[in-house]
Amino acid sequence: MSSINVALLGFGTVGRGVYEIIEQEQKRLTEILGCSVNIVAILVDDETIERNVPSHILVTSSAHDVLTQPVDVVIEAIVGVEPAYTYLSQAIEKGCHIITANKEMFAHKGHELKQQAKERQVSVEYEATVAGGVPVINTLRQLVTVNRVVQIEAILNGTTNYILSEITNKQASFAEALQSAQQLGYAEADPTNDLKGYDALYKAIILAELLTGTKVYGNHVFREGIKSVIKADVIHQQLKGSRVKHIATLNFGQGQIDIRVEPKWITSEHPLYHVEGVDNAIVMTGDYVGRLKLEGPGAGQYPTASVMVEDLVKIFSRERKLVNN
Ligand SMILES: NC(=O)C1=CN([C@@H]2O[C@H](COP(=O)(O)OP(=O)(O)OC[C@H]3O[C@@H](n4cnc5c(N)ncnc54)[C@H](OP(=O)(O)O)[C@@H]3O)[C@@H](O)[C@H]2O)C=CC1
Ligand SMILES: N[C@@H](CC=O)C(=O)O
Repeated sequence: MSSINVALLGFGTVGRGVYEIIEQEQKRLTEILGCSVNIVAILVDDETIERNVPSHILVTSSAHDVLTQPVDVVIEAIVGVEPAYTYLSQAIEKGCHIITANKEMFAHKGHELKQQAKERQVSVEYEATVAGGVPVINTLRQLVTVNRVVQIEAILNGTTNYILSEITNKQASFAEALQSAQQLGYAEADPTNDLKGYDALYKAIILAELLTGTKVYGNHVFREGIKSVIKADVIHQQLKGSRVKHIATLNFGQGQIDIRVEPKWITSEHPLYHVEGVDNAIVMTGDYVGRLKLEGPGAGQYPTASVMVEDLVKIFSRERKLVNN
């Protein structure tokens, strides 16, 4: 392979981040992979917007034009289940590897994409779908080679943790904190999914599917967002040593999973008490290893984009049988 050809679906916060990292790290990527990584096409919704990319890169709103380019891997960072699922399914059919950040799509259709990719013998990587820049997917994949994961407790949404932290620490209003999360690129284009707990639920489903290997349906879980949290309570409880956090809890029993996503009042002994701002954290309990905790930026342009580029390196290192270290 003389180069790795990439099609980028989406050029918003995350897509542009992927583009910039690939451009800035071209020399290192070439050293690691033994060939250059070329972005050949970018799919956008509105092709009248100037994107400031070189003219040899096709920028179009036609998915057909993107997917008929000679592409080795499709990196997807658009919004919602469709048309993203259809595009990725078409890409797999053409023999492309896929990498996605789109948790809503992956929670609904990840199981199908993984099966299709297995049949077509291509890779599906989705580290960015859960907890932004925190490498939870790859950690869990490694962990379950020996351990059985019995419980996960996690903060899985950067926007809501940021809002609750701003209210707790700066006594900001809900509206101010949300606006700031949107300006920082943490919130979804429509923040309803963040605020009502759907975003955290999608991520919990992706983790559950990874750990069980089976399809998990969103109607078999409990979900509550942070809309019911009242600023006066947050400030009052903080004085008494208690903080509210939006927590996903996954319990894995004999052949069944219990998933809850809800605001919880916790005290300083709790491992998620000190997780602040846009950070996410995942506390995993394995039967042999005991309790592990991962923490880091759960949203934002470069943390999210960087794990997508890591996914790319992983796929092509594997393909070229390079040793990971
Ligand atoms: N922001 C973050 O911190 C994180 C986001 N994610 C996920 O990554 C994905 C992208 O998020 P983000 O970059 O923030 O979103 P943005 O809204 O910033 O960007 C979305 C991009 O997708 C394009 N797009 C949307 N719909 C279509 C469509 N139907 N056809 C073609 N292009 C389309 C838009 O085009 P145009 O530019 O023309 O409008 C835009 O370039 C989402 O699924 C999100 O959940 C995951 C982890 C973290
Ligand atoms: N809107 C999401 C973005 C990352 O997944 C969040 O706030 O966590």
